[in-house]
Amino acid sequence: MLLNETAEQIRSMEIRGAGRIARSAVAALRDHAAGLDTSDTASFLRSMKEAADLLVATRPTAVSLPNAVQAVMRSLEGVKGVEEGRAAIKAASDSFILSSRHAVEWIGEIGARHISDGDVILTHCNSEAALSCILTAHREGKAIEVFATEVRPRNQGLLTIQALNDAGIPTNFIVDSAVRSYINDVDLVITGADAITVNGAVVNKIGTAQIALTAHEARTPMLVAAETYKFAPRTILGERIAIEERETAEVLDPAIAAGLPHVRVRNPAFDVTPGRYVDLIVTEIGAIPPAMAYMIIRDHLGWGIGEFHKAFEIDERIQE
Ligand SMILES: O=C(COP(=O)(O)O)[C@H](O)[C@H](O)COP(=O)(O)O
Repeated sequence: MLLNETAEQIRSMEIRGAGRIARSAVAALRDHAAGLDTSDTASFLRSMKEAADLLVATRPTAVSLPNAVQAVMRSLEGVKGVEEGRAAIKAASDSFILSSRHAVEWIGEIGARHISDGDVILTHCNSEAALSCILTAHREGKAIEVFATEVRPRNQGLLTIQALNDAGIPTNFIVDSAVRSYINDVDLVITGADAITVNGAVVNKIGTAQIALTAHEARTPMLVAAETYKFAPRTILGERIAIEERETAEVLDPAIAAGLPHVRVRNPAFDVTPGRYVDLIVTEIGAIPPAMAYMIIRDHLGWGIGEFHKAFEIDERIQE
């Protein structure tokens, strides 16, 4: 698919959800590299860098996006010609896409072990990783029931109930504000994540933090299903995860808003749940407590403190 087209689809949320965004971005990089009409290595590298920047700028919160783009762009390190560059990008993109799909399956296997026969599960937004746990438990023959929230303002809950319905899972569809009313009927909350910081805080769809607090108060365990590439290495350096504020028209009709000059409509798309309200983060390499986030970043993603300097050097070389 064309680079600008993919970027626009991510921006407009036609392509959405942290995992899908990451896979589409690296596929767009691969196709862009394949189609670049140049034999000059410097201009190839420059154009790839511009493409990477364009994709990363589409949505600011899902760390899967810069992590995936960077993983693929790193394959350009030391390449000597355009054909070598195209091949490196293709190999890295294809491998990322494959491992991302496998990760969702593994998360499903591991997450399903935390779901018991007869459990009632609450989920929020539309997360492939969270759904993978729920659908795997169902496939294993566990009799489960789900509460799925509406997810104002973009109603991603409709996608979730479609998937649950297709699988034949008994599902209750509720407005976001009804979570407190039903939490005592729920055995387990499972959500996805757009980013996980070094201190184990989970950034996910707006409303997740309220649900986590409600679950904590009701002593209902909260699981977060997230691939390791949702962990944010640069939070070690104090970099904060930007919370995307989307157009206010998603929340209130502009014609109504125009008649309310003293009202400021706010539309943050994500919020932050402190690690202490999360019981487990289910990744493809195992379920960990949020306090182990740094180990994932250091030991699995390979971002020890010193690694940042190396990464910045690569960024600079590609920019030249
Ligand atoms: O918050 C969202 C989607 O937000 P949006 O609809 O604004 O992109 C999802 O919970 C995470 O991205 C995880 O999804 P997945 O597990 O599919 O990566």
